[in-house]
Amino acid sequence: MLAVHFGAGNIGRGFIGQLLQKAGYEIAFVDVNAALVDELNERKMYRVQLATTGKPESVVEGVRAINGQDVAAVAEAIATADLVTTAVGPNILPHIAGAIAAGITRRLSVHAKPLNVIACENMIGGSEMLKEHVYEHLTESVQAEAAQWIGFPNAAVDRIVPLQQHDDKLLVMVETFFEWVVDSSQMVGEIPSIEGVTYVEDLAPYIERKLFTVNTGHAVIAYLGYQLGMKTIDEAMRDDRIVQATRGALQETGALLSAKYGFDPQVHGQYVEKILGRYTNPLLSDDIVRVARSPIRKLSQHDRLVGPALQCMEKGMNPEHLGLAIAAALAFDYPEDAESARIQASLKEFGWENTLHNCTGIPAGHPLEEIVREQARRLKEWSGSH
Ligand SMILES: NC(=O)c1ccc[n+]([C@@H]2O[C@H](COP(=O)([O-])OP(=O)(O)OC[C@H]3O[C@@H](n4cnc5c(N)ncnc54)[C@H](O)[C@@H]3O)[C@@H](O)[C@H]2O)c1
Ligand SMILES: O=P(O)(O)OC[C@@H](O)[C@@H](O)[C@H](O)[C@H](O)CO
Repeated sequence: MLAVHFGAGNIGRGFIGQLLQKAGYEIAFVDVNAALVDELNERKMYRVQLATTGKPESVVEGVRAINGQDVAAVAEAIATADLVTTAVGPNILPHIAGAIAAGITRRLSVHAKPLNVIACENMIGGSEMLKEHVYEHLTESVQAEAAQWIGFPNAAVDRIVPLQQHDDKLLVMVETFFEWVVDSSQMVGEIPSIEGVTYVEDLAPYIERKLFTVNTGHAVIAYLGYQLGMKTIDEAMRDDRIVQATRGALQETGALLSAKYGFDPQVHGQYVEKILGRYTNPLLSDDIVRVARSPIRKLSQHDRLVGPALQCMEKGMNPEHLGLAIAAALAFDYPEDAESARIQASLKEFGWENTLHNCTGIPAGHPLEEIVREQARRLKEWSGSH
């Protein structure tokens, strides 16, 4: 069995590749990092280390890599693949769509066999969005065939994999926890048996629970921690104010999720406690700037901060902790991050209100704007105390 996986980065090697290899797939990674591609092709294996006592390791063998620029080679691999997965980042999905479309076209010209394409990105509706981009590159007749043979099931993936700094360029250190949930109602053909993958008929509660808990909490810690001059997530979790703010935000999203999906508050509370524990793992040493990366994406209307905040308000709740994190995300001034630089330039040129509206989609005069403004004042006191 062959799996073609786009993105041989942290989650690609440290999670998706590892699970697929255990399930018996040969893995062809597709990446645009030429040095990474060469190293994978030379060694055909890599190590995964667990960030826990003794740092146990496993070896992922039977891997190769294709340079993403070589569209013909990528298309050839997709033509014979049994599964396609991605972990490249939501903003990159449009850039891989052309090669996936070329692969689907080639495949359908040779044989009609079902294929599922699973985007493993931190976003709602990732595979559906990828499908839209792929279809832009398909002719009408191939689109009609693809509708029958190619599935784009949405997915939620959870495993904290920090930036890697090892002498061994392929080694990847990961936390022990992992969760991969796939929407089986959007799949074609036989459902693959992959240990560690949970198939569900409706992904919405799972992806929202993950994005609005793990990623919301992470974002709160990262943006507040950055304001306080901290470097890593576990360091920030040693500050009581940050822990309180994170708990507060997760109470807000927890109330929302329970109201929307009927989660048992006690069970959800245990889920939250487990996640708070994961953030404190000192062996992960997860950089704040990684977790805070791409603040425009994270501030967008359906993402982890503004998404739940707007929904909380529709239900009559007051999302002040989410408001504090939104204010801190706008204040995230890290020039090496292109989106942070764009926000800071916009703040200077267009002012705070216009920047808030443009980045978040919060309409002018919406009551959430007032909450964020109030929290921005509070944030200044926080930063002043640092
Ligand atoms: N790291 C985590 O903890 C984690 C956990 C769950 C989900 N995710 C999600 O997984 C995705 C990837 O995150 P990551 O942390 O692994 O990032 P990463 O930067 O480590 O990996 C992304 C990889 O994609 C490659 N890439 C970029 N453009 C490409 C292209 N056009 N074609 C092929 N490859 C390309 C990069 O070279 C890189 O190797 C994101 O959507 C992220 O939200 C990450
Ligand atoms: O990957 P992002 O940029 O959407 O979010 C940063 C982190 O919150 C994220 O990578 C988490 O580590 C991961 O989602 C845990 O499962």
